[in-house]
Amino acid sequence: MVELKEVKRKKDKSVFDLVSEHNHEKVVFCHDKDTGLKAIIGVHNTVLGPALGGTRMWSYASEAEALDDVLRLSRAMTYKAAISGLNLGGGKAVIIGDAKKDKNEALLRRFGRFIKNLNGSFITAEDVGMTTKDMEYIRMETEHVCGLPESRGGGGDPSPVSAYGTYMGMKAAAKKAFGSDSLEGKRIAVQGVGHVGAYLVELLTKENVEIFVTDIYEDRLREVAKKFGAKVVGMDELYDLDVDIYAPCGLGGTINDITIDRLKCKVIAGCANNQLRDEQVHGPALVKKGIVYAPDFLINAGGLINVYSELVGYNRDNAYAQTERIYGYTLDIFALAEKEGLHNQQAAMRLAEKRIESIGKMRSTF
Ligand SMILES: NC(=O)c1ccc[n+]([C@@H]2O[C@H](COP(=O)([O-])OP(=O)(O)OC[C@H]3O[C@@H](n4cnc5c(N)ncnc54)[C@H](O)[C@@H]3O)[C@@H](O)[C@H]2O)c1
Repeated sequence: MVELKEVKRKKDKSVFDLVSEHNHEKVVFCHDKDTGLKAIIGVHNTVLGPALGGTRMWSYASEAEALDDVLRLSRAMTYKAAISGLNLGGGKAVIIGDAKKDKNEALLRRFGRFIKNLNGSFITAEDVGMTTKDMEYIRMETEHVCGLPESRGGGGDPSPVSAYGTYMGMKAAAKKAFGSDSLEGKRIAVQGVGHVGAYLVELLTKENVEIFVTDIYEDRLREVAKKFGAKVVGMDELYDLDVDIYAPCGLGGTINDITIDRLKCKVIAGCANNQLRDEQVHGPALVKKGIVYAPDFLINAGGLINVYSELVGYNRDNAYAQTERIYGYTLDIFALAEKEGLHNQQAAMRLAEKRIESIGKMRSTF
């Protein structure tokens, strides 16, 4: 893989440099020899409430890459919870390993015990490589877990709700870019057809669009493409496609120094976390290219809204109704960005930071 400038820069930093860069509160390294568990829990900010964030299992190329991922993801969760009006802070966990080979009950339960030791300052749920069944194993060791199956009193898989919010954000971005939120006739590239990506493809088929899909996993890719009549494209080929909308639904960092010049779309709206490799560089670069970017942490918040609902009394209809509002919030962010001369991600971050600051101040006084 080509090494990005950003990653190179981070290699020269110590662990504490990295942790202090975005003011993370706590980073926990979890290790267990018997089960082979190697995990990192990142608690970024707990001003608004306990840090809630999914656990991702991934075959990282290095431990440095895993640390970078958990730090970026946990910070994004702080923004996501804040902008969604939830009483939650931001956290995330990564387990280093291949979810298809290395995952088992003992490993997940051992991981659950590490979460238990955090006494509720971190609550987890599913992310890439994890399922509702895995949450059940973690639940055997700690109550600080959401996204349990409906049969266990949970809200089930949050992915359909995440996909719905992403779809709402995409429609808002289409309104801004094309003057209408109808996606009829649009050519849309969906990168990653896992849990959320596949539900998004399903929602898109209702609007008579032309869909292009790609994924690392061939079997999954063929299955989704066949089911929804989408065209399969190569992983790298996707960046050069002549499409109206690009929906990143795999991992983060796909909008970077290398890909940005290749993109021909007018809208980027997807569910992946941390799509901009460096928000300060790639946010303005998208504005310069005339691409409407729907802030990732705003439009992919449906899943968080759904799991949060588990904590306060689960109601799927309410979770969907709250997620639908992402459409209006996204348009508000576009308007704010235009008014203040900011790029869209920056405008969304400002709004989230304002809420954290004002609620933090409010809580500091009696
Ligand atoms: N599950 C949720 O409710 C939720 C909520 C908010 C955000 N997200 C984010 O959305 C993204 C997808 O989540 P998911 O739950 O669907 O995960 P998933 O593991 O079910 O699916 C991700 C898919 O993307 C593919 N992929 C990864 N990188 C790729 C690339 N470069 N090109 C093509 N395919 C690639 C993987 O092979 C996998 O099939 C992640 O970034 C996740 O953090 C998920």
